[in-house]
Amino acid sequence: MSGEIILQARGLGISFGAVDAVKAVDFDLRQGELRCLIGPNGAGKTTFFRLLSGQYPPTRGTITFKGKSLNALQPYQIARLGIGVKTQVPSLFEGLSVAENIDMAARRRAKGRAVKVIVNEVLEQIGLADLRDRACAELAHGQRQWVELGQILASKPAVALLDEPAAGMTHDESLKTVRIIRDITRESAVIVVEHDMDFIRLIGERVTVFERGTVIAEGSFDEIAKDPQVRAAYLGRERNTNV
Ligand SMILES: Nc1ncnc2c1ncn2[C@@H]1O[C@H](COP(=O)(O)OP(=O)(O)OP(=O)(O)O)[C@@H](O)[C@H]1O
Repeated sequence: MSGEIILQARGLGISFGAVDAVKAVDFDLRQGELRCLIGPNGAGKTTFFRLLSGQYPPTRGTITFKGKSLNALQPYQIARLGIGVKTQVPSLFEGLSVAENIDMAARRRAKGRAVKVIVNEVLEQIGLADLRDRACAELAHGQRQWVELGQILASKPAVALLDEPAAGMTHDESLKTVRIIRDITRESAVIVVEHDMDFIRLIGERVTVFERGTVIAEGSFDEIAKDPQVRAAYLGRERNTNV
């Protein structure tokens, strides 16, 4: 695989009382990479995501970004270093327009006229140019997700962490979301946490599979879909999931 390692975890884990939610995970993300993290309910995906973004301090192990330790940093410090996060919790300013929300993100890396250029470009990329003056509170669910992805496009973090970016979307909306994520990948290495296998199939990139707080498999979608351990993990815990 090409590209330098930009984000790395070694022996990374966290326990909540007696629950080892993430045990001791080794993980590498390379420059330019788009990686999907999957696993059945309770596998530890969201907890791992929160360790990477600084929302939880690790109980054990290390996380480094461009060789610098993130272990003791707060989420805002990690964001400033260049790790952008889209969580499942909405983070838009509801009373502000679509363009204003993108504008605020663009100002993290540009000033003056350049901000306007970025905002216009991102509105085209997320397909919401016609709704630029609409308050975010008035948008449909999928459109709101795209504005949040637009904020990532506008701020161009070195790494973008996306937690279930297509949750609650129709198939067509998910397709559009995949296109937007591909645009993000032009500038940022990306991690997508997801438990919807159909969405992972649409993305079609390298996949890391979590189960009970550990990584049980890593590879292309086809490789992991054939892996007996992965199939057992899904079939044993989510009978309706088609792997
Ligand atoms: N704050 C917490 N306190 C105690 N236990 C927790 C906490 N957060 C997560 N856990 C436990 O850690 C394990 C992993 O949970 P996590 O939410 O990371 O899984 P997940 O793979 O993201 O699942 P899902 O797909 O359902 O979101 C579960 O057993 C969960 O109950």
